[in-house]
Amino acid sequence: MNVKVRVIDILNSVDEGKYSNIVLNAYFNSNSVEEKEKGFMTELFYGVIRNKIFIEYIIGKFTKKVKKKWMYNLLKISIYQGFYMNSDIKGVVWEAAEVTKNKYGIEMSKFINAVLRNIFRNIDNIREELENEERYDILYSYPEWIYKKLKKEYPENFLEVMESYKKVAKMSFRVNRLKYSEVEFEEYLEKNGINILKKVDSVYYVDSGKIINTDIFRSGKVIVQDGSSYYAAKLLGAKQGEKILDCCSAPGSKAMVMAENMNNIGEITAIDIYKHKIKLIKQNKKKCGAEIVLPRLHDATKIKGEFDKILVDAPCSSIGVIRKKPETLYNKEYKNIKELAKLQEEILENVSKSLKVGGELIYSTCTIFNEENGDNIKKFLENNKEFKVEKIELDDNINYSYDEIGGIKIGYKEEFLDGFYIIKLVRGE
Ligand SMILES: C[S@@+](CC[C@H](N)C(=O)[O-])C[C@H]1O[C@@H](n2cnc3c(N)ncnc32)[C@H](O)[C@@H]1O
Repeated sequence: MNVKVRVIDILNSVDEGKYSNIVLNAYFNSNSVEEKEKGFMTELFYGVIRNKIFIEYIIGKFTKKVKKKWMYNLLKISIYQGFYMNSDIKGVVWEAAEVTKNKYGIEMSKFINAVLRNIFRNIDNIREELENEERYDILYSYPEWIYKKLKKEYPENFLEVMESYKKVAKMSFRVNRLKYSEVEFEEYLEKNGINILKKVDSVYYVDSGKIINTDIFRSGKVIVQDGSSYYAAKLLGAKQGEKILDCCSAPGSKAMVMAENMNNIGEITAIDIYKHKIKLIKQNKKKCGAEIVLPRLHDATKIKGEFDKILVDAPCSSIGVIRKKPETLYNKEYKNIKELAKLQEEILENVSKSLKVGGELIYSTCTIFNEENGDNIKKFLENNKEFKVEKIELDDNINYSYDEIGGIKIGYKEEFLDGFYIIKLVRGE
């Protein structure tokens, strides 16, 4: 089957609300696609999603008539190929017309041909016009409200922030030390000609995703995990024999790191509010061999108990991970941020009461908005004077900074790790 036609099918699933990474992996797992075609499909697929607002704006300038989703997505893919990948324009238009002819006949094929030729004749001028009007929201494909928010929070460098999070995500794997070692993994990489692009602790950024189809992946020796997510869990400093609460746990990536840190001795209560997500923690636990993880259905705004340490990896707007899940940018409104900030505050207020005196708590999110990060913590510290911030540090090869209260911000300058916020609080008397 033609590669473009394959991409159209999977783009439709993302339009219907499915996650891009899940859709793409499922497609590759259930269809036979050659390795080099996989690379091309991945680029087209993510490229179209990443540049959705600009591409749709361009199409809207030249036709209002595309009712068929299939044709609309074909136009998008063709624009991405011709404009962003610098493919031969004539070839792109010809191929689009051919696949349309096969599916809908000659009239539709002529229509696609005419629209695309018109677009490619004018696209550079439209881009220039948008630049003159400073419509960076359209140029970089960000919803207008997010663009305005970034401009306010990063007045000096909002364009760099926007550009950085539209870059292609780097693939990373964590060595699960409960089953495997870094030495063994490095030997494996060398043997298979896979290069390490960056390494932070036991997380490796590599130049091939092939690992996903191997036994070391299937058997839980290595796990897909980002360095930021790894550090949020590691910095809690969970130790052998301790009683830990992971209060927003699913799918359990951080609970698995803590089980490793504790050598599988102790207890990690891993709660989530959604039943179907508890299943994901259970699957992860089995795969990783993390026996001390106890998946439980609970609401973090209500749970009671007594714990040595608590991880609050709060539900958030996830703006820091849009390199990996670019579609998450488009389905949010400002009111969602306000609702999330309120939920984060409620969760933190409630679970902090279950922390032992002298106990430590990590609050983390994968977003870069102050409202969900430092602003929340400031409010919490004002209301809970017994809590203090404790300084934490990351490896030297990670680009990060501190906010004014001592929280770690892994921001847009870090090109490998996801955007993240991590702060440690200690409970005094
Ligand atoms: C950022 S994700 C957690 C990711 C997870 N810690 C990991 O590393 O794999 C936030 C999680 O919080 C859960 N959540 C949202 N509201 C909650 C609540 N009131 N109580 C418990 N969990 C909640 C969501 O279902 C989601 O799985």
